[in-house]
Amino acid sequence: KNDPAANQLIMFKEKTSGPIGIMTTSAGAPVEHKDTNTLNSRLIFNEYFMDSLTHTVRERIPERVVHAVAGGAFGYFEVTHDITHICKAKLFSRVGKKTPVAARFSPVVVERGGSDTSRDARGFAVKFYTEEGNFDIVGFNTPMFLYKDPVIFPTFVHALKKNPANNLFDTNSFWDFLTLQPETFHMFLLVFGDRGIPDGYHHMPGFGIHTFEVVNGHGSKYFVRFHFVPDAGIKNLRSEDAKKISSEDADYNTRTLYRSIANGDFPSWTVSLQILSLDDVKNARLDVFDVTKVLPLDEYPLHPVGKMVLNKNAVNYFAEIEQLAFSPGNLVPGILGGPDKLFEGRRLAYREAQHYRLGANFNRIPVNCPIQTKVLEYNRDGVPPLKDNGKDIPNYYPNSFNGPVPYKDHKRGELLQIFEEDPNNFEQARELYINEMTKEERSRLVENVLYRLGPAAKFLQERALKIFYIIHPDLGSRIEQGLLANGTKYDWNRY
Ligand code: HEM
Repeated sequence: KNDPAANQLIMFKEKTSGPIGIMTTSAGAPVEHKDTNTLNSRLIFNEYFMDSLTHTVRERIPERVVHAVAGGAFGYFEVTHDITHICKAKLFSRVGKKTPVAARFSPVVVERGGSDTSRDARGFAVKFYTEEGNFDIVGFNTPMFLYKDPVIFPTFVHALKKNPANNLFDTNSFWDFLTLQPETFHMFLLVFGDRGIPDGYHHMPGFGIHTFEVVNGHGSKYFVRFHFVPDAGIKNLRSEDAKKISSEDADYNTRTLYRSIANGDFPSWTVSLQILSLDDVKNARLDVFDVTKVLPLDEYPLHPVGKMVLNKNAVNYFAEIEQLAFSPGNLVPGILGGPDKLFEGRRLAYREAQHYRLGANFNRIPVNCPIQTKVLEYNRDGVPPLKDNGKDIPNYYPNSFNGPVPYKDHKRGELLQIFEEDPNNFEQARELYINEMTKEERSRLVENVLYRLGPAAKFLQERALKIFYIIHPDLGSRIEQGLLANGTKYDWNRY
């Protein structure tokens, strides 16, 4: 009875005393009672009918091509440790400083309406509304990504989403993709292990994945990876429990996030950095910019920098969560982004996606506006929303009429240019299997892999087995034994 997620409407009624006003059309005209019934009357003369019907059929916008399902909320980031010697972004300028944030958590593959307890990685996207504009970390709940080359993205989306012939998830395209890009196995071991189904977003960690280049006030470069560790601890669902939950409630993770915030139980994360100097980068024994790899914590320990707290639900989901537009290109002075090719590719992809999904003025949608700074851009017009559309300020640059001018920063720093090797990360996949997973987790990993690999074509099973054997002979042989023992037992099943 006291569940705010289930009782939102009842709570609305309780905080109001009777109807909140006279109903109107979208043009503001009061709706007369007779117009709420169209029988025996002319439809075209009924503005209520015309207005609501023609609007309803336009309510859907394109869903995100990936990460379509999500929960999200608002809150703040507070600096707890000084890092001004590393990074001059004003966001970090003093201990105790608070910056408003928006966060959105999302399985990658399922489509809108799908279950948020599917076995999958999760997006972990945070928008910091800083006084120097918005800074976005568009990360995952895994510390690594699947592949290094952004050219793979379209293939990845097609192979993992539904088969266009029958609109069904397809085991064969899934394993074909993975085995043709074997660098994906490192991340997939994590997703097929216990990390694949978080038990509530407040129990889910987040990682910026890319190694971001940052500069301090003197223009010296440093390199950082962002980590968000949930203060409530990491907790995950077992496959069987997730299956049960999802058959009853496809929105379990979204619901528990909403409910805990509405109940005043605010999820929080400790935000830390792995920090590398330019020398560390030069002397590293691995490519520290390789997104398919983790930076070992014993070599590059975590330095705490702050806390993120989510303490406010959206009042309207579509307006505030669906319309959020995150982008790796949203950077602020002092944070230059990742020098790797994947980061470069992403700077294009998100902007493109949001132009398509939300229109040319997506940054003028309130939830995307940099609320702590004044926007003085030369963009004008286009589809609404326009806000004040730059009022009467000159609309071209340079101009001789006091239009806005760029600032100068001689210490801004330039992104490193790096050479990227072909991916090769079986070593880290092996370390993950042997050193980081418990005996029980290894067994669950094998079981989860078998569920997915069992129904795949024989030649794909063989290709996958070869890779599992390279990662570790124990892993290979357990999966091989499982396949032999179970024959066709495993049906296609997203767990
Ligand atoms: C480190 C690798 C990556 C991470 C951590 C990542 C993470 C995410 C997250 C968290 C979202 C959902 C954002 C939201 O909540 O609105 C997202 C969406 C998206 N991602 Fe990625 N992604 C990665 C790689 C890529 C690559 C390589 C591309 C393409 C070149 C790409 C293209 C997209 C697109 C087009 C969207 C939808 C954006 C929108 O409609 O607003 N991503 N990604």
